[in-house]
Amino acid sequence: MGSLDRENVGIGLDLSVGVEGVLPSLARPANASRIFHGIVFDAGSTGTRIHVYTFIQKDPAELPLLEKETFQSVKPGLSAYADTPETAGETVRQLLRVAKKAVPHVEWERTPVVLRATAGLRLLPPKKAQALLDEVEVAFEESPFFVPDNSVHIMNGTDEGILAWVTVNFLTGQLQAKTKKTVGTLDLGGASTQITFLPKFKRKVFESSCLSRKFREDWSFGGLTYKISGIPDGSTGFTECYKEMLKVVKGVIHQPPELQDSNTFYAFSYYFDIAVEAGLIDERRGGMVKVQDYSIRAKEVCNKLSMYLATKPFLCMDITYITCLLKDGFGFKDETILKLTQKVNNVETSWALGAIFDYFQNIKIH
Ligand SMILES: Nc1ncnc2c1ncn2[C@@H]1O[C@H](COP(=O)(O)OP(=O)(O)O)[C@@H](O)[C@H]1O
Ligand SMILES: [Ca+2]
Repeated sequence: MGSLDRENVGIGLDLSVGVEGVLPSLARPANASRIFHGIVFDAGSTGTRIHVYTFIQKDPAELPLLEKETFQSVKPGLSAYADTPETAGETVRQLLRVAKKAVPHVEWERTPVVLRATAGLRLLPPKKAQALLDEVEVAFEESPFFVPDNSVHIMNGTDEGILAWVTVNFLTGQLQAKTKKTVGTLDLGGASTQITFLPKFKRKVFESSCLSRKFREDWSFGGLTYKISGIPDGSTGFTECYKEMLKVVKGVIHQPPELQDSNTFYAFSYYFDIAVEAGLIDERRGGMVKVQDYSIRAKEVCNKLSMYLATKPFLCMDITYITCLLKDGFGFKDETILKLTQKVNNVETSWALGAIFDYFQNIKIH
């Protein structure tokens, strides 16, 4: 949580950048600033997060300023409650307390609350996912906040990518700037690459050359248990692992290709977490890395798998997957620089802010 530097965020909208009417001009007396709020739940595969946004709209012709974000997260994600959906309702009720504190009482009934779920719920059997969403909706209806139509649903990956782009370009001032330069964004979800792999590998046993030959683990997801292991008599190492990742990455479409022309890429979520785990950046400060930094580290880790068996058994797979996705998925060069950050101007880099923009745009309050 923190206040924003208003100079940096949200002055002077240039509507020509393709987000025309992204936020409403709310009815109000002339010359009076208008404060309004929006609540977004990010139901991710590893956790549930609440973002409470406070906006100030000074001029109806311009984008509002983001005054403040209040953020809190809990683990695990809602998909962990596939067989006890009431617990999902409890999680949401607990986080709604944060919203009650952040939003003044008089504003509650006109403050929208929405929840968007991502990979964790997408991968559950539809009935189980729906039962979880129903419990969330009950919790929302009991709350004092405004529950719009279609308030709770599962988003697709393309929406995640686009909304994350809106967020970062708003926070970095690109949407407000007169120049048409925007920054690219890379968001990678998934509790681990296992989630990415799951739909691809129909076998229940999943063996990989990215794991140490001695590695064995049961991994449960959505009520099923998968046996994951190294290949006892197979070859390991970076080259073998990369070949395997290539099969998964082929055909993965994450972002419109024109974004590859951007000069700067902001990368967050799993790109950030894995860079921390691999020792490429500091967790508190984030940092800049080149695509080749991931690949150099991947080689080091994968070619010494036994060293990481006890502490970071999935690091080789995760970092090789990221390397492969950046190089062969997006076609980035070794020298492309990624800015790894969890926050921009003190606001979480997540699709959530983009989602509330999308909501305000769709209701078209004038
Ligand atoms: N708001 C956030 N702040 C910090 N880390 C996040 C945030 N959202 C996601 N992550 C990280 O991003 C990765 C993807 O997780 P998650 O969002 O739960 O999965 P998915 O998007 O696939 O449903 C995880 O490593 C998680 O720690
Ligand atoms: Ca996510």
